[in-house]
Amino acid sequence: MNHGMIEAQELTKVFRVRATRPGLWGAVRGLFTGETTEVRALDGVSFRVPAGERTAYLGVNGAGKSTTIKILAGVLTPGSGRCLVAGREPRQDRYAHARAIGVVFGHRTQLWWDLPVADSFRILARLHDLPPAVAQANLRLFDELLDLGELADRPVRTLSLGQRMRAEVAAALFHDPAVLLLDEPTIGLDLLLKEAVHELVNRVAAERGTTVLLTSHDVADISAICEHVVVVDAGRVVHTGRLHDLLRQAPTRTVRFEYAADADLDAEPLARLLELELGGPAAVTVAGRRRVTVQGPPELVTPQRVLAAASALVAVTDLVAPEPTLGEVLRALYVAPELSRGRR
Ligand SMILES: Nc1ncnc2c1ncn2[C@@H]1O[C@H](COP(=O)(O)OP(=O)(O)OP(=O)(O)O)[C@@H](O)[C@H]1O
Repeated sequence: MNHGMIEAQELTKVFRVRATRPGLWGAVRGLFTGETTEVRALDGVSFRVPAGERTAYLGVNGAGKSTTIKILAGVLTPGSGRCLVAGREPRQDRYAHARAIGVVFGHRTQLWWDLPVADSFRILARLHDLPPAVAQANLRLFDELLDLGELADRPVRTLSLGQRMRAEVAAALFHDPAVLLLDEPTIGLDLLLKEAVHELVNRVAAERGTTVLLTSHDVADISAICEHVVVVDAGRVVHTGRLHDLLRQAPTRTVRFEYAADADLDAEPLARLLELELGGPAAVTVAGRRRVTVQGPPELVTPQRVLAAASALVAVTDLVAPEPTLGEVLRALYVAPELSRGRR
C-alpha cells in the first residue's frame, strides 16, 4: 500500500466531561453531582496527506481539528483507529517521531518558559543532534525572515504573544522535520509577521519537501500556504480536495452592476423586478444610489443573465463578477457541511 506522509484511518476520540444541566445553576450543580457525559471529538476521521503536500485541516470551532493534530503529534492517544506520520505510529518510537515532526500549537508553548530564546534553540540543537552548520544556516534564515535575533536574550515568559509565536514557528522548523503540524500558527501576529511566517513555511517546504498540515481560522494562512483541504465537521471528514476546486464549487456567485442616473425605477422596485426576471433563489440588493448586488446559485447568477435581465429595466454602466473568496466558500461549507458530503 502506498502510504501518505500523514495517514489517519478511522480515528476516534471520546472525552468524558462533567455533565451539566442548562443554565448557570445547572452547571454549578454539575460540579457537585459528579455526573459525567461523553463528548465525541472524533468519530472516524480518515484522510491522507502525500509527501510534500501542504494541506489545510479546516472546520468550525469544536469540529475536532486540534484533537486530530494532538493525536498526530503523539500528545493524545486515539480511542480507536490508527495513524501513521512519516511511516510511524506517533506513540511507538517517540524519539524518532519527535525528530520527524515539527509542531506549533498557537495556544501552548513548546519552548522553555524561563530560559532566554537562544537557550531554547541550544537545547533543541542538542536534543535533535543537529550539525552546527545546519543549526547556523537555519538560525540565519529565521533571523532574516522573523527577526529572531532581537529576541535571543529574552526569556520566553517575557515575550509578547506575537514575539513568542515567531520563536515557536522557528523552533518547529529548526531540525528540518519531514512533517510540519501547525495549529493556529499565526495567532496574535500582525499582518507583516503573518506574511513572514507564510514565506518561511513556503520557502522551507519548497526547498526541503516538507509535508504540512495546517489548522487555522485565518483564510490568509490557508490560501497563502495550502493547495489542498480536508474539512471536518462534528468529528468526521466532510470534504477533501484541492483548494482551487473548492473555490470553483462555491455554492453562490455574486454579480455587481451600476446603472445610469436617469433610470425611471426606484431601487426597491428594481430589485424585486430583477429577482422576478432572474427567477429562482437570486437575491438582489441595492446599495447607495445605483449599486446593485445580485447573489444566488452559480447557474442562475451569471454575468450574461444578470446583464440581460438588468438591461431590460435600466441602462447598465458597469458590471463585475468577482471570483468567490475563500472566506465565502468556507462560510457556506461550515453552515451546511452536508452540501459537500458525497464529494469525498
Ligand atoms: N481535553 C478535553 N476534554 C474534554 N473535551 C475536550 C477536550 N479536548 C477537546 N474536547 C472537546 O472535543 C471537541 C473537539 O475539540 P477540538 O479542540 O479538537 O476542536 P477544534 O476543531 O480544534 O476547535 P477550535 O477551532 O475551537 O480550536 C470539542 O467539543 C471540545 O470541547
